[in-house]
Amino acid sequence: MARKGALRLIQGVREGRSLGDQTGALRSLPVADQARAARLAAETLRHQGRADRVIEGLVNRKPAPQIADVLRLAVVEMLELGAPGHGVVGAAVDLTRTLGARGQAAAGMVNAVLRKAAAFEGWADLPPQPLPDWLRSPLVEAYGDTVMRAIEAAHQQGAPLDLTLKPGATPVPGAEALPTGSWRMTGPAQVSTLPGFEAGDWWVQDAAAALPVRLLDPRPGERIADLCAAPGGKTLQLAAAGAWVTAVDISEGRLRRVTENLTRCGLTADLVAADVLDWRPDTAFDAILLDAPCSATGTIRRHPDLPFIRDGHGIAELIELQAALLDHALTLLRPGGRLVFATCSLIPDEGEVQVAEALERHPGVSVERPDLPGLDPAWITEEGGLRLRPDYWSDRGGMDGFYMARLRTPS
Ligand SMILES: C[S@@+](CC[C@H](N)C(=O)[O-])C[C@H]1O[C@@H](n2cnc3c(N)ncnc32)[C@H](O)[C@@H]1O
Repeated sequence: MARKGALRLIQGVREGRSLGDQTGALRSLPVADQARAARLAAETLRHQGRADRVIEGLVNRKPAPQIADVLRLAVVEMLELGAPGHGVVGAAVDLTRTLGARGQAAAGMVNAVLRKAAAFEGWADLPPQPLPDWLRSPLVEAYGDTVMRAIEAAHQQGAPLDLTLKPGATPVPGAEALPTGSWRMTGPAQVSTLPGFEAGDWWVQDAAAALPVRLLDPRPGERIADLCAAPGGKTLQLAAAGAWVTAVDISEGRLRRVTENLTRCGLTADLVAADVLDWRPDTAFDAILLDAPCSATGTIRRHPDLPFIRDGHGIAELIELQAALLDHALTLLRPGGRLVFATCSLIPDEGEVQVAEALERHPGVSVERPDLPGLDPAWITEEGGLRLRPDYWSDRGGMDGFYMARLRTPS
């Protein structure tokens, strides 16, 4: 059942829907099978390039798209997830037979190919899934070939579970302290059953995603606006630091998640559903966090479906929106106020370039270089921002790709 569910999810991705948007597609399955299907689908997409290499060497001609996905699922289950070959091959043949006349005709081929694939040697040595050209080209231009391959290798590793603790909260057993202040689970973990979840002692947040608020350095009693706030990981950090937080997001649905997160953690913030570009509050803020909408290309370790459902369209519009949001946000600050601009993108046009151009548009605004525990000086960029990449901390399990910079307005 889980395999059929995984195939349905992959089918949805082929049609342009993200895995996250398809949670309803599995509602008829038992909860354990839903989780298994989601994991199988994600792992199949993550390792698709390697699975195709194995399959290509074993077929005479290219299988039909749906049959190819059944083969990929089974290859990844056997060679990556270590499932025993006999069970996987039988289940894949049964699944193929459910796929109409084409499936009936392909069942023999699926059986023969997967029996050979089960004995494949050298899986670990196959190159990781390459990013699609629309993303690979700008990243090779920005970072070079060697870094590009390291980023692809990091995407293949997936992402560990990172937690941000409320100040004074007891660390979760099985979590190790990271140099920048986050905590990382060292083994498999189910979030809702970990100690401290019900009490709201911590929340899930990648170590890189926790840094924009640390860079903003919120103080108790400051008035801080969290612009583009949902689902609210950074709102929680700001509120936990004792700031008076106003969290703004255009999506009422996503703001409900901010409310749920605040409630679980016993924290408060004013929530505003509005387009930031039209939002003009009465009083100026001491500090602003602008976590702008972006290509999210820094999060592929967690969202291996992203390269399959995007084609690069819309990035130019996002870059324009980021610049407009940044210009507007600067008008909401008191003189001498500070603003952190952040995006979870690997594309410099959504990071370094965005800040360099903002400095040209706003004479008098300056960048304050990051000075936080645990940072490698090599991560600090020419204009004084912080560039984080998935291949950093490779011996610890990596981090999301992010860019952030702290700007200061003239007093
Ligand atoms: C990168 S996510 C923010 C993540 C969030 N800061 C966190 O840490 O959980 C970007 C958010 O921007 C919101 N957004 C996009 N355009 C917006 C606009 N013009 N005004 C306000 N919010 C916007 C989206 O709804 C989305 O929730």
